[in-house]
Amino acid sequence: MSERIFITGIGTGVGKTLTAACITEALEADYWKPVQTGLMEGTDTDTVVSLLSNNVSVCHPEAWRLQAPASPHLAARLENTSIDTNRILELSGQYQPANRPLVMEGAGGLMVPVNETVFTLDLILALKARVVVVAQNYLGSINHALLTARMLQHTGVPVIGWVFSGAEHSNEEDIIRWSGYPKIGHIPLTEQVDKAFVKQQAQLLTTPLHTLLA
Ligand SMILES: Nc1ncnc2c1ncn2[C@@H]1O[C@H](COP(=O)(O)OP(=O)(O)OP(=O)(O)O)[C@@H](O)[C@H]1O
Ligand SMILES: C[C@H](N)[C@H](N)CCCCCC(=O)O
Ligand SMILES: [Mg+2]
Repeated sequence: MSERIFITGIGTGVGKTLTAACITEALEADYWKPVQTGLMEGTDTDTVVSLLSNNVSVCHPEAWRLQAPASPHLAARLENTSIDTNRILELSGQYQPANRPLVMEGAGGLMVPVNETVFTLDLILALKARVVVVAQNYLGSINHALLTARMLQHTGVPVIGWVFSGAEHSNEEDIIRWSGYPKIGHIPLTEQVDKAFVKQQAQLLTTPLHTLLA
């Protein structure tokens, strides 16, 4: 089976979607956000579609699109439904390209509940995916990043490395050192989140990604 890459983060709003777009572009991968919550401000899938330039990547439809900008388990409850992770596993097989990666993006961070019994971490294990962790640089990110790293290490999830986002910060070196995970890259703050920016960042990520995915 070709590569499965799951983009998680140290929280929500840390830059997973922008990172997913850059990695999808770099690898000419397919993109899939299995569960989208919060539809008012547009979806992550729409964002990624708008940021890609290559004509190979396919952005697959979400398995669940839920109205409330909330944790998936709560957004589903509010719509009297529940997220079936077996359906997500089944669809992942259908969406997996034969010889290109599938880039998947979670909602929020590692311990976000997908339903009443399954957390995002459990889903990653079931998907047999390797993980890219997006860590935005802010005061407090060391704790959030190392909590995430410790859970990944404790559960044996294979980690490709960190993508840092936001302003440059000395936290990056400390997080790399204490987690033992390599740095894939840093996506700098930009005034213009557009195709040109994603193409530029994708070029910078290509070599480290190919090295770490080898
Ligand atoms: N490097 C950056 N420069 C400028 N804006 C950024 C950057 N990275 C992310 N953003 C903006 O910050 C906001 C949150 O980022 P993003 O949507 O990627 O977060 P997320 O981790 O995917 O959140 P979610 O958990 O909802 O999927 C978005 O409006 C995005 O455009
Ligand atoms: C609505 C937003 N776009 C996110 N996808 C949802 C993040 C859920 C976070 C849950 C939590 O950690 O409290
Ligand atoms: Mg996102």
